[in-house]
Amino acid sequence: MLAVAAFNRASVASPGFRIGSLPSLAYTNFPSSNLTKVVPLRPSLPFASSRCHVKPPLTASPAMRSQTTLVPSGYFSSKYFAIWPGPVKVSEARSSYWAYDAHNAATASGLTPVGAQTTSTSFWAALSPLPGAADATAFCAAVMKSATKLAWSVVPRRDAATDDDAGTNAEAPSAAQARRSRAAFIVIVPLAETSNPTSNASPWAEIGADDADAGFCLSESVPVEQPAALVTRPNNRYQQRRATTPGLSSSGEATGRARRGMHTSQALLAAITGAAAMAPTKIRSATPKFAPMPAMLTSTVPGTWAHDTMSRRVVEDILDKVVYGDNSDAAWFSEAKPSLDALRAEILADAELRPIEGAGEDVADWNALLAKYPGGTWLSAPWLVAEFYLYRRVAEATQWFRDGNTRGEQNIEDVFAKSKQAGLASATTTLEALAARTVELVCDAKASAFFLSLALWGNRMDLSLWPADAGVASSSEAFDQVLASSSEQLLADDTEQVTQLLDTLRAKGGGVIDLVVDNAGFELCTDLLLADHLVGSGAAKCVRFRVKHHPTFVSDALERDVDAHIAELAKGDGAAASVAKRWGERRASGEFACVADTYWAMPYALWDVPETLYDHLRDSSSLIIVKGDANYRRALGDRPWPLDAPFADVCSYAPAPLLCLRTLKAELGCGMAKQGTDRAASSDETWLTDGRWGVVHFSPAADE
Ligand SMILES: O=P(O)(O)OC[C@@]1(O)O[C@H](CO)[C@@H](O)[C@@H]1O
Repeated sequence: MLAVAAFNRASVASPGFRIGSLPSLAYTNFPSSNLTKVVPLRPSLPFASSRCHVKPPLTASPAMRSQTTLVPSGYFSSKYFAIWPGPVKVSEARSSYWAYDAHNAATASGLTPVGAQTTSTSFWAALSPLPGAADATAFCAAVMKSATKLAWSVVPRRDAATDDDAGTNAEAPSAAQARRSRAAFIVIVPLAETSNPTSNASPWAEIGADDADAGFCLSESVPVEQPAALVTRPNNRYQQRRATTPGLSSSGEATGRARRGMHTSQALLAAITGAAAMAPTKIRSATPKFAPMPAMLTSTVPGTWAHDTMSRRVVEDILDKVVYGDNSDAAWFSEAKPSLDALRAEILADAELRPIEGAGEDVADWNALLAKYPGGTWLSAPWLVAEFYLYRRVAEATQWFRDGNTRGEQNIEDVFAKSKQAGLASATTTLEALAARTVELVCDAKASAFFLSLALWGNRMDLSLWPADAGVASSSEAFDQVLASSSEQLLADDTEQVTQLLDTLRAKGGGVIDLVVDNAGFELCTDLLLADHLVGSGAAKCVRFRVKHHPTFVSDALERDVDAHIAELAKGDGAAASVAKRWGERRASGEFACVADTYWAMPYALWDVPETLYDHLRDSSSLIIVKGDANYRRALGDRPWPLDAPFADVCSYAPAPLLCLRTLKAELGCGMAKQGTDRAASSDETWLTDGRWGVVHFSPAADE
């Protein structure tokens, strides 16, 4: 029997259901986003096997197929369906016995349970850890209501072993059958188009007959220590690969805290909360004004920068030279090496991009993204996807997200740490000279163009192009030359629009500026100088550094890098130290904040933004400054627009005024006059990728 005593009972209002008291699980505060699968690991089923029963929303008949239930993937492509309820008194369920329909309580009708309608839009069901039918039903309804904001009815799942396969209207299960199919957990599975339809030759997502997860439910006799498993599973069994999750070994055995006998309620709460956190985020998409929209770049064309990057550079310059080269003598490396070797082999074989496995709050989002490119390989998948994916796989292989690490707050090693430290060390001379020269300008509103230029050209010192030992940023003369030549190397310059906006913000007492940072090292210091100026000159009350949540693109900055750079530079007594000490004060006061949304380390176009992040930026940001080439590629959706397509027409979608500071390091762009691009091309055959040319691009907010 479930350890019901472990549930602290709390009352829950749930329309239309006789209310007992319910466990005080956190199900009432589920995010509106979909949940992911929560399944028991070792279901001690009272019957040989079970099947999931899903009623396709457009099927009038409750007819179900018990062997393998096929549903039109089009109905569910981005939806979740959950499977069957907990124990429910048959007499209470007046709707179709096989329908797990989302119901809109606003339009109740006589034929369905109170608070339920059959206008299903998505299929979810909560499986109750409570043995009492009425309580279980109310629990299920409350969980699903909190997750979907819809009132739900749940109905018993037939024991498939006795289910006829005639596809006819199955009669309602007997009370005994309903009683037998006790359930205890939620199973919600994303579905999508399958590239490999079943023998029925229909492009439906198959819910596998032998799918070890779908359709299972727990018997009542669930041992207390049996934790739920959080398993994110690819959309259908053809890509199926069990992913492991915190507290569970790769074979799915409970490990660590889970094994040490967490109460079921805690396990369930942890599992459900984790599931909610792991559910794919709801993305708000816009479409650039400029048309037509080109297809995304891939890495399939030999001789292109993308092809060279994904077929050679990522192995030679990133994995071999930095990931292996900098870390092979680390104590932890031997454990990670097999996974890194497998990753390296996949790249060289141009294998399909497999789903992300293991821990991480971004796993569901990643696998939802990858599912959009079924069969995509390292070269054939969109370049932006494959390149960001590389670094997410390195994070997986090195278990970046172990021990509860989410963004570097735990003492988990950064495989690029040595590279970043060397980058900063090689830049100290330049930084000392810069700090000495800028100390008088920090509070000068007329100096904004200088600090923007500094941040722009700081991007040239990109460790993936110029390793720290290249000495490029180490001599201040080199950077002087960069700044001096900046006007000729600028192929688009919207600085005037930006300084006007900054003056407007000053007149209003300062706004909140988001700085989507790029590389640690020299570039991050120029970003800190820019942020120092924005606050010091009154344009911003706060600068929010949008940092990465895991090591990526070799030198992209994490929150820990921001703080480590400030601490390192604040040592000593030179000009750089005094500037860095002020940065430290700004961090402490909140004038400098760091935020690590998973979004920035994922290959979304900038017009595909999580609803919550979009609303947050729209409602609170005065200016979004986007640094670097990879983020610029994101702003363009990594598509080769016409080089002279107006930037404000391509980037017409932003939630707030958008400023991109980019040195060109990839073969795409826009908003550049032909005269300038012709000049660049005639004088520099690698002008699109060598970082020597730049743009300052500005577009107003979408609703302006
Ligand atoms: O975003 P950053 O750091 O400015 O540059 C990132 C990036 O330019 O590095 C690679 C070149 O090495 C490109 O594939 C990618 O766009």
